Amino acid sequence: MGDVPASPAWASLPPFPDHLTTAPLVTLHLSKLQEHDPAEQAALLKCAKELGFFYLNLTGCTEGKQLFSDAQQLLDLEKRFFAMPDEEKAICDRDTVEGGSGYYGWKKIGSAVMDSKGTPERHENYTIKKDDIVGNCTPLAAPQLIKDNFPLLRSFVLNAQKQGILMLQLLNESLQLPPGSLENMHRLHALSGDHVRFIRAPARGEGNSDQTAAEHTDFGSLTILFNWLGGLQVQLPGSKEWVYVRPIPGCAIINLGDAMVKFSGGLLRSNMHRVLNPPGKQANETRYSLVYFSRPEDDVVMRRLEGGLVEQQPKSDVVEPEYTSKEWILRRGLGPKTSGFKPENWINSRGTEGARSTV
Ligand SMILES: O=C(O)CCC(=O)C(=O)O
Ligand SMILES: [Fe+2]
Repeated sequence: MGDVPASPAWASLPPFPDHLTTAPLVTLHLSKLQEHDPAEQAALLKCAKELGFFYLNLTGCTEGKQLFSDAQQLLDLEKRFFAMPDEEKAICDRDTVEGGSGYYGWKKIGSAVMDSKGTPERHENYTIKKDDIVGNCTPLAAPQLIKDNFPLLRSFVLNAQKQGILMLQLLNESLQLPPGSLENMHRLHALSGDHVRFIRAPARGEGNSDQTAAEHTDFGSLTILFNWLGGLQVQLPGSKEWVYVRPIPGCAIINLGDAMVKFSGGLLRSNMHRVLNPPGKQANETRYSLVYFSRPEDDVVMRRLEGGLVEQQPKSDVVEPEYTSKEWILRRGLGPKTSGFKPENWINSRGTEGARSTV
């Protein structure tokens, strides 16, 4: 695919199998979005309305190449982080970090559930708060390895956050909302639930298609995802069938979260997805993902905005409870905890997907 940055990570992995049904994600180019190319901007709105998932090709501009190259370096960092003994990772256990708020830090395998039956998730992850990385808050407990790599994390966060703002600005214009509406709810130096997440799912072996992460929609605004092996699946609109999203070198996978559904009165889509053990020969490999989650600032209320195309969206007579962004994240993030698991907590932690009629 042309100018793909060199990456040893791809070269050493078995290929994604050719015979599988894959989701028809459109590829947008960051270089064209940066130029405010009208056709690319229109395509962005279309993707955001129809599937809520698209590829973002990063190869045609300096910031894109930097983001991609930082992601490859962070892959090495996350491998080193997860390879540490559990006792060392416990320094940043999510039950103790930030006074035990339970959201940031290391989540060990099995400490959250995937469904209302209480099936444990089959991955571990490490959630690193944007506000910690950019110095907006008191530093959180972290292993020295992570602290030593704050410059790399910072470079990634500043770039990912900036490209997120660009996409929000373009969507804001396309939706004809008052200028700045979306961008001003996602400022870098305001406290928010933005974070970098490392995810590791141990190999389960060929022929095993166990689910490793719950079916879900993302809670926030925009997700910038890097993965190297298959396993991510989406449910296409109007269908219950799950189809794979093929990882493409040089591209990030972008998806919209529940906040965008709320802000747009349902015009934009936050699509259901889940993760399985990778397909074909990839099943013998440990699967890593790297994610930047952009979310509304903590005190933003998750409700529809006024103006532009949002006005044309049907209004429901049902009065829905309103949450601030922070309350929404805690409700959704902590419902699936394994300790003290109750099916109703898991059900209550679900997002906008429950309200959607097309799936
Ligand atoms: O690992 C992946 O490919 C997807 C992860 C994901 O959906 C998430 O962390 O919200
Ligand atoms: Fe997700």
